Amino acid sequence: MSVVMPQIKEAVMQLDVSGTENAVVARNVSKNYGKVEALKNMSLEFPRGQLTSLLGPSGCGKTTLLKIIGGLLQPTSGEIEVNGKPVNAPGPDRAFVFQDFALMPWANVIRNVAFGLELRGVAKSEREAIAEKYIADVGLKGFEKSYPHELSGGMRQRVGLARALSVDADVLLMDEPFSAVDEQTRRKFQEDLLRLVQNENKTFIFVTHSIEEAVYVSDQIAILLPRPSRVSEIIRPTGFRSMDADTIRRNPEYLDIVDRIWASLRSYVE
Ligand SMILES: Nc1ncnc2c1ncn2[C@@H]1O[C@H](COP(=O)(O)OP(=O)(O)OP(=O)(O)O)[C@@H](O)[C@H]1O
Repeated sequence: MSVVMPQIKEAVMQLDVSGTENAVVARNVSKNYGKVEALKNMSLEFPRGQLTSLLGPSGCGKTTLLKIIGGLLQPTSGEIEVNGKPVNAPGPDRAFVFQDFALMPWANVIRNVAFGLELRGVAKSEREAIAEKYIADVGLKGFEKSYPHELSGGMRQRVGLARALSVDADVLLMDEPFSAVDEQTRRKFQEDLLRLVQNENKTFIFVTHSIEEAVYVSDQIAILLPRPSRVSEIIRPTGFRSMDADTIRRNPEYLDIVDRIWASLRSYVE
């Protein structure tokens, strides 16, 4: 027994380690805009295949961190590693879903979704087949030939998501993706997002202002301190994704976590 037990323990530990491999690591990242210190020695790990939310007071540097991870901004010091390699420019391993959709108004849905692949020189028939799959996955089947102005805000948001998915990036960077849609659409979209997290094995990094949303959709929530921002706490909610909206709102554990995050953030907003 005394020989077997440690082996079992070791096997379990190895499994644990591979299960928490990081897709993205931010290491001692600082960012100054002139005299404004937005981030200071921020270190944070983003486990592969999981959704991490960045939550914090307005102006604490959430978007700045997202842009640095995306390679759109250079940190003043520190580094970002994606799949074990340092990055300092945009790359095909990361895709943005912007809060303002960033769609091309003159192009129909399928062209918008396939645009990233078009830029990479993927042949038309191939890129349109890929785009069609993701248009269907985000619930927009039948709207392939529509133009952005013919769609609601929520639908345009889905086009942006389908475009990010179609380039097959490992890491999806989402900056308040649901802020511009009504509550019902938001809820539906959150459910669709969770389905994608489950089915796609991609790493989602998600900026939100909504505590409730963060607790519902996240594997891990990083609570950020106000400027110059650092991580104050990591919370890992579990078990809420399978609940419907009404059950979750009355669940004592859910309410506890929401309260705990509120207590953390309240001191900065008061
Ligand atoms: N280009 C810039 N030049 C100067 N200051 C900037 C610039 N971009 C951001 N900042 C400042 O850096 C800080 C962090 O901004 P950032 O947009 O990253 O915060 P945020 O947490 O995403 O804010 P919000 O929640 O309001 O969207 C803010 O004080 C902001 O005013």
